[in-house]
Amino acid sequence: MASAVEAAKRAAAQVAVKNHYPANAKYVGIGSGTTIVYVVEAIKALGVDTSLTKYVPTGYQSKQLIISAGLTAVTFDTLPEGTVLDVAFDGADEVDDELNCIKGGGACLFQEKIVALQAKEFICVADSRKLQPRLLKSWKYIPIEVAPIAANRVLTKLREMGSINPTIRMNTTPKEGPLKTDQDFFIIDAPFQALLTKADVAAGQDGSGKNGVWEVNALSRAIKEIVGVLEVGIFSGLTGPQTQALGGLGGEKPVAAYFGMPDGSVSSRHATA
Ligand SMILES: O=C(CO)[C@H](O)[C@H](O)COP(=O)(O)O
Repeated sequence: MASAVEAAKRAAAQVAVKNHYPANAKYVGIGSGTTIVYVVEAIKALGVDTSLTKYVPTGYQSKQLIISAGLTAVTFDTLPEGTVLDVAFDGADEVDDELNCIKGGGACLFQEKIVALQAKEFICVADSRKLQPRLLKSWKYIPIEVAPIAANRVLTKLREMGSINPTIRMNTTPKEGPLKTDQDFFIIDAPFQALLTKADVAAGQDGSGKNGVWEVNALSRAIKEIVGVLEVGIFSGLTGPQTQALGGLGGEKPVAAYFGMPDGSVSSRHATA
């Protein structure tokens, strides 16, 4: 029998897919991790014709998941320039009150971010453990993908910004050494104090990084500016529709997040327009 957490992930995936899987989808982004398995299961269970749909993976695991479900995987680098994904589904490590997310627990954050940014809508699917008022309330660190040659330099910069003991993520298998991403880069896991939301700053709290206390978007920008960083596992800023209203394409922040709860219900958070 599936554990309560697995049942919660499955319930969230079913509601997210029911509410957001588009009719006649041409391109659908498929994220990484354990929860996304239930999204693919829910897509198959819809019973719609998937033969004309191309599924865009966010890494090796995701590609294998798509293929083993009998769906067509098309990698991001083979998409014609300007291709717009109808929707992208993905999990998250933590989601705050404003729908900002931490991602990268599975080391796929770079591809997850470019897929989200290429989609009209990014939909997050998770279980109740990920639902928090602020980022880094429960989850302990921000995953950051870095060029191996610059890893020590990035560690120093992160300490200067107030990260408490950032570390290079190591393999958990018998293979020794740092974990390598699908880009052959390293992941640095950088703990910080719980992050402030835009509402916290509007209410007068200082999220400038002084004393190591940061507002979500400010910290994301500051980490991205460190030379050697490929991408940051903070997904914040604008949603797809907000970006489109400004003439752009997609956004890294989800428009909606679905959480399977311990009592079997599904709770959701939705972005304001
Ligand atoms: O960001 C991710 C991988 O890089 C995953 O979406 C995140 O870690 C959540 O994974 P899971 O669904 O297994 O809890």
